Amino acid sequence: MQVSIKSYAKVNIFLKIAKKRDNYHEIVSRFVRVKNLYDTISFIPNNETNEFNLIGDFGCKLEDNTIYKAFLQLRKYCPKIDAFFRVYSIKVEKNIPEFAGLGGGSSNVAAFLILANKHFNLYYKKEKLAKIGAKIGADVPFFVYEYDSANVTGVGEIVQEFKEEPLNIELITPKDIKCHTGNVFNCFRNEFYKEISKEKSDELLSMKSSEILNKLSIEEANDLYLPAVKLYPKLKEYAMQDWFFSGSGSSFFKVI
Ligand SMILES: C[C@](O)(CO)[C@H](O)COP(=O)(O)OP(=O)(O)OC[C@H]1O[C@@H](n2ccc(N)nc2=O)[C@H](O)[C@@H]1O
Ligand SMILES: Nc1ncnc2c1ncn2[C@@H]1O[C@H](COP(=O)(O)OP(=O)(O)OP(=O)(O)O)[C@@H](O)[C@H]1O
Repeated sequence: MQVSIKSYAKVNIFLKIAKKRDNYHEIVSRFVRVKNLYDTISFIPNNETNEFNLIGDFGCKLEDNTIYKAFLQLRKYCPKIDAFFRVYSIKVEKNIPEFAGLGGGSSNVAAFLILANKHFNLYYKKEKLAKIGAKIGADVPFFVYEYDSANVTGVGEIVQEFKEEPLNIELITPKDIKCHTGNVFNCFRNEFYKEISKEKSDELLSMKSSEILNKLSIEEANDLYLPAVKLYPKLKEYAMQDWFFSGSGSSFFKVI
């Protein structure tokens, strides 16, 4: 029985805004999994608390933890998991930095749902897991599908595999800068708002990631870069030639 799963980070090769949807923004993006950066989530048969027990190095309270939120959602469909997680703990070896644009919280949700789906023989389809998880984090559907590379649109709920050669990603995450996704989107909306055209978006979605990065500058590739720099000017110190920006920051990456 599988009791452990890798929960990978992602980068956004490009990230453009298509339109507003209430308080959210519809994105047009290429997501790529980072093969060499992952958390490990395990179910371990050791829980002295007799309640849900999450062991790991997190910067938030249990109630705010995305794995706990995923447990609460899944329990609605499958009440028996409640008894299981009074006897088992969830242990997370946390390597993906938080507030880094690498999707750590969403990735953990997807990994938990995939592992629970196998462990409890639920046989839920990916579509169902993606729907359950999307309530918790916008990037969960991408991680649920386990594609190495995908085009992601809507508010993250539309995921289409993009077949291309595997990419090796090098990352730099400034330790001293924590980018708040909501604040970066707000700044984009108030001061930098623009929408990508249908033609441009179709063009980018059909191009290989390496071609996109050869063609675009860091500002052109990611609409959230300039608002993030406006809010967190220290980011500029990390911006180097040929490096790109992931999500709402703070991580920079390049393909090696
Ligand atoms: C931009 C990306 O980093 C791309 O990978 C993600 O889609 C962000 O995903 P996330 O961190 O899971 O975002 P959430 O926690 O769902 O949203 C945080 C806040 O960011 C804003 N937000 C987020 C995603 C989105 N497409 N539009 C938004 O405007 C909303 O104000 C929201 O309240
Ligand atoms: N399982 C989790 N792993 C990481 N962060 C979590 C988790 N659960 C809740 N959080 C909280 O969520 C916030 C940021 O999470 P996360 O690291 O996913 O965001 P991010 O780096 O902004 O990613 P992205 O913008 O790509 O979605 C922090 O407040 C963090 O403490």
